[in-house]
Amino acid sequence: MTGIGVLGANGRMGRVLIEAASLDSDVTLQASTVREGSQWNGVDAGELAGIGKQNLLVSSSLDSKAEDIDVVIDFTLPEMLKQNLSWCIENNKAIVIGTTGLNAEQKQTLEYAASKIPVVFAANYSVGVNLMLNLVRQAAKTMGHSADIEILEAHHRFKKDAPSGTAVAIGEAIADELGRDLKECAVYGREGDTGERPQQTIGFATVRAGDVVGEHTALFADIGERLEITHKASSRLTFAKGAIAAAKWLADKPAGLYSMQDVLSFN
Ligand SMILES: NC(=O)C1=CN([C@@H]2O[C@H](COP(=O)(O)OP(=O)(O)OC[C@H]3O[C@@H](n4cnc5c(N)ncnc54)[C@H](OP(=O)(O)O)[C@@H]3O)[C@@H](O)[C@H]2O)C=CC1
Ligand SMILES: O=C(O)C1=N[C@H](C(=O)O)C[C@H](O)C1
Repeated sequence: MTGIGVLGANGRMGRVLIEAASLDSDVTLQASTVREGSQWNGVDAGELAGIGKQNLLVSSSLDSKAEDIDVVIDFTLPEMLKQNLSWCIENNKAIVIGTTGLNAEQKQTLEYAASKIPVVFAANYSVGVNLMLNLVRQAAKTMGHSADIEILEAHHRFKKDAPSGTAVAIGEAIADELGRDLKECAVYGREGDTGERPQQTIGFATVRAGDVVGEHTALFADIGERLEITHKASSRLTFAKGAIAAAKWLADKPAGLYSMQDVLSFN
């Protein structure tokens, strides 16, 4: 049995993580947190998640349940990452991270933490997107040297980072396969007299609208044909179930930085 601590219980992902934990008999939700001073402090986690009483009160810290927690799950905000990793290092706990939009310094902090504790980081915990990361590599190998490559993503109006972590991960996989550096070849927006499209670039287009859960397309367009590889998430539960699977997988691993591709044995 894997003891789980969920950070950010009140978030869109926090709530479905509580639900996903309740659906999996191999894990026990031992703690879930909200900000200090939050109106949800002291509320039953199941009631917060809309799944009925779980007999576990939400709190502002994992401290009192540290002994029972094996793996912490963090889908919160980039600025919370350092503090969350420090807690895991101090308490020798593994961590599954889904937070996207990390800057270079936050990525370094993540890598340092992974030298001390087991860490899974993935921009997307769905099986489909992780399969897509392999499919786009195959497409890039076959078509990518002559085709124009564009990555399109759409998400709900509340999303704070752009392009999505998944879109960046797709871009990185394609660039890696083609021997390009994404930092050099990415184009994140076009306006005005842009001139003709430079062939080596990888373009990104972002839509933010309504309640779209998450959609990603990698487009390989040549003269006369176009390949589109698309993933559409219709429920956040798919990400949450993936994160729970990652937590169970991580529980007995040594310190290191792992991906969802490792969890799914795609590597
Ligand atoms: N890897 C993946 O598969 C996926 C990743 N994500 C990523 O997960 C992250 C969260 O997304 P989402 O759930 O939609 O965002 P939300 O804004 O709904 O949730 C973020 C939560 O973090 C909470 N939080 C912030 N600071 C603290 C703190 N000090 N202590 C405890 N909780 C805190 C917020 O609390 P409060 O409500 O009080 O502000 C909020 O509830 C994003 O980066 C998103 O891109 C999302 C889906 C899938
Ligand atoms: O914020 C979201 O909602 C999502 N974020 C992740 C990302 O940035 O790729 C994953 C998923 O698409 C949902």
